[in-house]
Amino acid sequence: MIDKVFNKSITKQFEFDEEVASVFDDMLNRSVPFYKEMQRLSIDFACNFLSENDKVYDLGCSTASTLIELSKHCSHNLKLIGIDNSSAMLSRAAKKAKAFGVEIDLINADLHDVNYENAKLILSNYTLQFIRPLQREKLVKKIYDSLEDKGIFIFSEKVISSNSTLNKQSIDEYYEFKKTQGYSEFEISQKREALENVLIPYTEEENKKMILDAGFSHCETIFKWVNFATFIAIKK
Ligand SMILES: C[S@@+](CC[C@H](N)C(=O)[O-])C[C@H]1O[C@@H](n2cnc3c(N)ncnc32)[C@H](O)[C@@H]1O
Ligand SMILES: O=C(O)C(=O)C[C@]1(C(=O)O)C=C[C@@H](O)C=C1
Repeated sequence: MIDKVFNKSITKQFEFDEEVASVFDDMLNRSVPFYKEMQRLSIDFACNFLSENDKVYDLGCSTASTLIELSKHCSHNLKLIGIDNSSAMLSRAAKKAKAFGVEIDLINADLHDVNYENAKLILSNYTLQFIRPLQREKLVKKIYDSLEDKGIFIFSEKVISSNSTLNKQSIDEYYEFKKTQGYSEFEISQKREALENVLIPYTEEENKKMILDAGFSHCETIFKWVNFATFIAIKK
């Protein structure tokens, strides 16, 4: 289904509710520049580090697209766990996983309330940005503590620039991108308003600092388009 969620005046803040979930795959493909390429790269990097029966968590798995793609591309048998607190997203995730014949343990819970035991890989694309800053640092520490030695954390985030001129230009470039994807100026402005104080982006540097402060030995940007970045963090 085509995303028309913000074609009308907003009445509330952005939520991952039934309406958003019903068009989410289209929303993501048209709202995140190079989403498919970012997903392909995350999976390629992840597969290099994985072995038979490794445990993989996707935090904020939404409709489970990434875990389904990972299982298709990785030659090993993996234990896949998807966590999300939106029932609307998880019911779609369950249907998709069944249709693709992929076994995924889907957990409906807040990310703070789950123990990510013996994880080899934790993925989290475009989800940390929705966690309040103080909670975000705590969650990243928990991710670090849950990973096995040499475990990896791959995550993507919308980012801002600490240079105000470049930041403004990045936002303008992004809105131009959205127009090329068929979103009107009205839809763009309504969604921007709905996301205010809900999606809280960090700079690329702040993201890396948060990762290193949590204990990771290395953090690298593996993909970036203007204000969207994908990182890989390694636990030694
Ligand atoms: C932008 S979407 C993630 C997209 C997904 N990773 C993908 O690439 O297809 C963010 C997801 O995080 C979930 N989420 C946000 N905050 C959460 C929390 N505190 N606990 C659990 N899930 C959360 C939302 O319900 C939503 O499905
Ligand atoms: O549309 C925007 O402004 C976005 O920031 C895109 C974005 C994201 O980065 O998570 C925002 C909300 C939806 O979850 C899908 C994509």
